Amino acid sequence: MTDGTGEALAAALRIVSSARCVSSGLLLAVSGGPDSLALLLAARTGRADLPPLAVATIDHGLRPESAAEAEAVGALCAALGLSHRRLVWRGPEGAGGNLAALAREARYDLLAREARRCSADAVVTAHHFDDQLETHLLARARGVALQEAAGMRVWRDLQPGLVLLRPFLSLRKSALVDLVAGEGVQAADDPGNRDPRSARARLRLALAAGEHDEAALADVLRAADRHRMTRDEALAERLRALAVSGTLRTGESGQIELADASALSPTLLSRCLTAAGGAAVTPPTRAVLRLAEALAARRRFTATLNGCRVERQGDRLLFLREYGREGIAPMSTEGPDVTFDHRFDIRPPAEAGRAMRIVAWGSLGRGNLRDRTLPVALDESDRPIACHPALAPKLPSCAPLVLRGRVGWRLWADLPGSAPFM
Ligand SMILES: Nc1ncnc2c1ncn2[C@@H]1O[C@H](COP(=O)(O)OP(=O)(O)OP(=O)(O)O)[C@@H](O)[C@H]1O
Repeated sequence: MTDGTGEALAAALRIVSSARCVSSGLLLAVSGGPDSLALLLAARTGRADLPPLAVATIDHGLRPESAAEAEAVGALCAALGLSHRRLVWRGPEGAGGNLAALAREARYDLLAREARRCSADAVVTAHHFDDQLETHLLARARGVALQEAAGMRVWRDLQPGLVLLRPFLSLRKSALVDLVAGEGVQAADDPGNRDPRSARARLRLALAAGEHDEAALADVLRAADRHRMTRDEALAERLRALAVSGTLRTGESGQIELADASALSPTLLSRCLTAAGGAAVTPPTRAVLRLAEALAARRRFTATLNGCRVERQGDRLLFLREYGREGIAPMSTEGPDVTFDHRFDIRPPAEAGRAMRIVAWGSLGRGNLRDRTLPVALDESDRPIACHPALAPKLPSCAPLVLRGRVGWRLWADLPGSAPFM
């Protein structure tokens, strides 16, 4: 590859491999547009040095051409000798909500589910430097301080045991478009990318018209990234000092237990909430400040924020994934599996019938520190009928749930030099 795409992919992989995150396989997210086709072509060229590859296209069914575009990706993959799956989204339940945001969330859920199915430990997207500029400018427009607007990271945790890898963040879109055209491959065109009703598309048009000094923005982004790295390391250091018995996480569930609740700054509180809950973004500052005040004032206190449950028990502070979520119906026309809590794919037991509900063990008011977020299937009378195998000693009359997915979230402070969210 002469334009750096192959090298960018290999360099990003070196970073995550050194953090011991990726080894078993890569799932390439390919929409059929020029950026992700460039990703596909770069991976094809470098495949001898890469973990096993698989490709997925999410067909949101929101444009009449979407099925044909996904089929075209499939045909290209077949010609390249790569396995490909088109995953059809069923669409949102009922009306209402922001359709683009729902589609995006479903896309990542479906990609994560496909990664679990084919034992990949990274989903790879083709986000590039032009996307990064847009993300930075959008953050600034929302009032985020200059040095805080460092944009997307090359990788972050997507699910327990699964990272999202963005190897092309330093490459220009034009290089990706040229690569695909140079190979004679026809890319799909989504007119939505130019729809001036979207703030991102408006920014894209302004950037294309030369309304921003891109070289100056690139300098700002580099400085913001350096600032973020330094701050991450300092925060990780302080967090380690607060850990109960020297270890940050308790049990497999990635829960964080800290020894001195009164010593936690709002920034650290925000990081712990995000790391334990597994959210992609940190919670709003105002909500974190309110929570910090409440935690400082009361020695026994429980609250939830940003998908995380935080409990103060005397001097100790415990963060664990919020467990009030129920299993959701299959999101795709592929297979009957129910996805629970965005991370477990559960095959409903044959005898369960339609009335089965899947809930977290902790939401039944039971469970100890380690297992409160694990799934239990209930019958129509809310009696447990099947459970995560780790709960079998507590629920001996239950069948084991047939499931795929992992329990624990990684904690950025365990991985020197990285902060796998945002
Ligand atoms: N429907 C989809 N199926 C699979 N992957 C997708 C899909 N939509 C987006 N992606 C992945 O997410 C990345 C970023 O998505 P975004 O919507 O910003 O770009 P895009 O305009 O779809 O890019 P592309 O030129 O690859 O189509 C894409 O480069 C691709 O890797």
